[in-house]
Amino acid sequence: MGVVALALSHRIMVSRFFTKPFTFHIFSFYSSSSSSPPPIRVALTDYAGRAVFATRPIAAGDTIHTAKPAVCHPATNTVCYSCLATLPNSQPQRLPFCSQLCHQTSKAYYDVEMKANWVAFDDYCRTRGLKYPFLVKRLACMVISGVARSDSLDILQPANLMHEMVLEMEEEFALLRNALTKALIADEHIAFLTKQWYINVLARIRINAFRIELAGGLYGDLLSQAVASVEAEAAVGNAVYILPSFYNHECDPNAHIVWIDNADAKLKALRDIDEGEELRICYIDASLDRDVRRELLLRGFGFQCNCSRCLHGD
Ligand SMILES: C[S@@+](CC[C@H](N)C(=O)[O-])C[C@H]1O[C@@H](n2cnc3c(N)ncnc32)[C@H](O)[C@@H]1O
Repeated sequence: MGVVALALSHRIMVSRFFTKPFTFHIFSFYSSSSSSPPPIRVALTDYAGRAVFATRPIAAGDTIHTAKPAVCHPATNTVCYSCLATLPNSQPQRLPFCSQLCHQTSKAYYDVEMKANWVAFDDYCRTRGLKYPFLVKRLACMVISGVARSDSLDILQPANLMHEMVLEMEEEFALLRNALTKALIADEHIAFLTKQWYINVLARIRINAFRIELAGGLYGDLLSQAVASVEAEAAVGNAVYILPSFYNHECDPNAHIVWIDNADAKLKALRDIDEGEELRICYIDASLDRDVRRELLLRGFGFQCNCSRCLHGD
């Protein structure tokens, strides 16, 4: 009961994006060991769509909130299928899980995935260097197994897809649907899996997915955070989150997202933040030159960066 009351008292209204006023519960999009809500609100701006704002002062180094992925997928077989934690070297790799809990949590969609032959789909994506279709495949298996809704990413902003991009997705979609149909998954369970669903999901994943690098180990203060991010291993996978997807980009950000041991994300303050200030993360490598940054943001995320660093020519 306490949790329900708390959730209701932290509703976020986002109205101008939708024909009807739209409400979502911030409580359902973050994970926390404490029951207190994170010190943020999501509001619509007239300069960059929806954005995240601090509801109280936040000190440098503080964790603003944590977030569990809505969907994630490993990029290597050295990490857990479910949470992307590094698998112990000594562990016999019969099942790709780091713990019983991860096995139990993801058993339903793991079983769906294991029923199908993915060779054609996986080969097609790997030879073309495509990583996001693997997130769609995982989401499709989650929906079939009943642990996710087919519209679970609809709240996220989609990329504007060019006609050629949509055409390129047709083959991936056909391979995905084929693998699941041949696995004799009942028609009613894959009725959601239309070409339009595939394109809509991928359009959202394109601008909202995070590439996950685990910092690991001790992670106390800002200095060790900086060292950890420099020493981080290569990406262990990709994931999409709901609340972190509302953070806009800034080339000189006041917040950042880190992963310590697994795909659970931590949003942390990089400097002292005032109440009411917008919280922004950096989507790209902030050390790049202005023109390169702007080109990457335009091509990768479809926007002309309006951040203060870009506007000042830095
Ligand atoms: C991951 S979403 C961030 C949340 C988004 N504003 C929303 O309403 O869902 C990325 C999109 O936000 C907008 N955006 C983020 N940072 C921006 C910036 N610095 N300048 C202009 N637009 C930005 C762009 O439309 C971009 O494609």
